[in-house]
Formats: sequence, structure tokens, C-alpha cells
Amino acid sequence: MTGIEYDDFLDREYDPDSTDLVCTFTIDPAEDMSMEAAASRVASESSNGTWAALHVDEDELTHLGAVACGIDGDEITVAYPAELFEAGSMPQILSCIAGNIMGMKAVDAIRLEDCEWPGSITSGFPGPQFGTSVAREKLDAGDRPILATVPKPKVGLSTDAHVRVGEEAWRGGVDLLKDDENLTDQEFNPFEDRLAESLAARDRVEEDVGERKDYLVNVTAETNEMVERVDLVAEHGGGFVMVDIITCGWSAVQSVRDRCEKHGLAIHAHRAMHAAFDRMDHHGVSMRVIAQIARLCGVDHIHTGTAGLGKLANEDTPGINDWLHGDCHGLDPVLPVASGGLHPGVVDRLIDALGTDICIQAGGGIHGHPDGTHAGAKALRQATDASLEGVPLEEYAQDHAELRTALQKWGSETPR
Ligand SMILES: O=C(COP(=O)(O)O)[C@H](O)[C@H](O)COP(=O)(O)O
Ligand SMILES: [Mg+2]
Repeated sequence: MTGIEYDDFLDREYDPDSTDLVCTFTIDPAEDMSMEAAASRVASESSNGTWAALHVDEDELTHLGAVACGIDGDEITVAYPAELFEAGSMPQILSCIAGNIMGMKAVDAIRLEDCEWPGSITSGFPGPQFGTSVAREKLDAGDRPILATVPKPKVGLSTDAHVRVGEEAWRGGVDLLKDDENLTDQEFNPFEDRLAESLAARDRVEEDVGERKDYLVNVTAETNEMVERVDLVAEHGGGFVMVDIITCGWSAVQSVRDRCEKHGLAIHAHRAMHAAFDRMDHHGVSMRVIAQIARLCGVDHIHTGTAGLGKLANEDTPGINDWLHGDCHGLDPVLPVASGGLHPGVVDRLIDALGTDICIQAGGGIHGHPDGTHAGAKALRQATDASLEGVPLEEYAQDHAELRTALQKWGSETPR
């Protein structure tokens, strides 16, 4: 009989191989706990161990145990055998690497910082259907950032008012109209009415301005209802859906991705509630890992922060956009969305920081323009054009009235 104990989950000589899922955690061990003791407990509890020494026949043991194989300051590395995981199930993977260990007494805090995903796991997921190619495949953004807006107030507008604001913004120069994260199917603005009338307005604008536009309608709901709403988007001729990926959960994201494959719809991932996991730098799950998971599950765009230029402490993980674009066993790159307190006066520094392969979303920074939504959209487009041409915004504003007014109102900073 073999006793499995915590020490069996610690081996600092182990060198992970290409089939392992390798996770990096920062941990704060409990008062009476060494880093080694805490690391072995993290590896045990997140794979196939528990607190009591177990008695199993060696030949029954399928070596599903994780190995804490690296300790460097407050950072530990844990390698997980691929056989521990169910192919294609993000919930099961997270129940291992971000499950019980988040609450175990052996650590006062623990944060999942990064994952290195083996091909044996990534091959079980679809990845993005379009990713950054939406700019050219579904829109006419070419090499400039895609511009988006969300009507404000975030909820409460009637369908007619919502569509009117959307049409103004599209005519002013944004590519995408986006629902806000808490606008779904409410009496004041029912889902299918808003969908149908917004897409009809989109078609009118495309016809008039000769540039492709589209609508990120928020399909967030119970999973079966979401799948039905994805079908409705396809029936009405939409090109995208928006999903609040954290609040609806990863299984639902996987179901929506599967349905969007059938209809050729791109997925815009809003991350409302992410800050419950990633805001504290000493506990939870980093936005980098959330973005990795979202990419595996197959979103095409995801909000990843504003390089500190916006209103939200939105955890601009250093290099996160590199990861979203970086190679991961052939997964398509995901389009980073910068949003939250943005307005024309910060676009130049935003592009300097994040590049042009991004989506810039501005709500208040368009609809709060002194001359209204149409002018606000024009000002955002003008600021983008100026930045791509390398012309200082103030100089470009001399003969672009809408940008000039925006800069007079907001300058180059964002109020919190
Ligand atoms: O509605 C907005 C921004 O509106 P506004 O442009 O008026 O600030 C988005 O929900 C936030 O950007 C989400 O934050 P994040 O992008 O960090 O997930
Ligand atoms: Mg919002």
C-alpha cells in the first residue's frame, strides 16, 4: 500500500515537459507554513491529493498528481500532467488550477498569474474564429484601430433612442455600435426589437457612407437563451455578438462559440466582474490568464485595459496584448479592446502604448461631446487619423472642429 502525502507533490528537480500545463502562482504562505510546504499543498489540492495521507495501490495510481517544481521568492511553478484534464472543458481545468486552492488555509493569499498551455490542451479548444482579422474580414478598418461606441446612459434608453444614438455614431465614423454590459432584454429596450432596428439602421448607414458597420448586440443570458439569441442575430443579418464572459461563465462561452461557428459570427467579450479576480495584486486570477482562457474558448475581441489612460483600474497586465497576439499552438490572435473613460484627447497616447491592432471603445467620450454624438464620433475618428498620420492632436484640431471642441472640453486627461 502506498501513502500519498503532501511531500509527494513537491519536486524542485522536476523539469516540466511539453505536454504539461505549467502554472505560475504568487502565494503568501500561512504563518506557520514554509514556501515548500505551501507549494506542495497547492500542487496536491489542485490535482489529486488531499490533507490525509492516502493509501492506494501503486498500480491504481495514475500519476495525475501535479508537481510544485519551482520556488522563486513568492512565486511558485506547478506542472500539471495533461491527463488530469478533460479535453475541451474549461470549467474542469479551472476547477483544478483556480479551484479549492484559492481558499486553502495553507496560504493567506494566492494568485494565478500565468499559464503555459500545452498543445494537448489547446487542441481541445476552437480558439478565435476571426480574431484580429475582423478589421478586414468584417469591417473596413484596414490598418487603423477599429472604433466602437456604447450608447449612454448605459441602460434606460428606449429602442428608438438607442437606435438613433447608434445611427448618429455610425454616421460620425465609428465602425461598431456596442451594447453596454448590463443591457440585454429589458422592457424599456427589448432584445429583438433593438437587434432588428439597429441592424436596419446599420444597413441605411452602410448604404449612405459606403463603409461596413456592425452591431455588438449583447446576447448575455442563461445559456440556452443565449444560443437562441445567437440564432436571432444570424437571422437578422448581424455579424457579431457580445457576451459578458465572466458573469455568464465559461461553459456558456463555449456554447456560444460553438453556435457562432455555425453562423460565422464574431464574439466580442466584455469582462464585467473580472476585477473581482484580478484587481488585487496578491490574490485571485490575473487578467492575463482570463485573456488566455477567453482566447482558448474562442472570443475574437476582449477588453484588456487602457494602458492606464482610462477611468478604470483595469489591470493593464504588462505585455498582455503581446500574449493575445503571441503564438499559442496556432490559435488566432485576439483583438484587444481599450475602453473605459476614453475620449479623443487620449487616442494618440493610447495608440503609442497599444499599437493600432486594437479596438478603441468610447461611450462618454463620444456622447458627452458638447455638440452631441455625431460630432463626438467624428472627433474620435479625427483623433485616430491624426495619430496614424503622426500629426499632434492640437495641430490636427486646427482644421477639424469636432476634435478641437473635444480637446477644449476634455484636454488630454481622463477624469476618474
Ligand atoms: O461602458 C464601458 C466604458 O464606457 P465609457 O467609454 O463611457 O467609459 C465599458 O463597460 C468599460 O470600458 C468596461 O471596462 P473594461 O474595458 O476595463 O472592461
Ligand atoms: Mg460598459
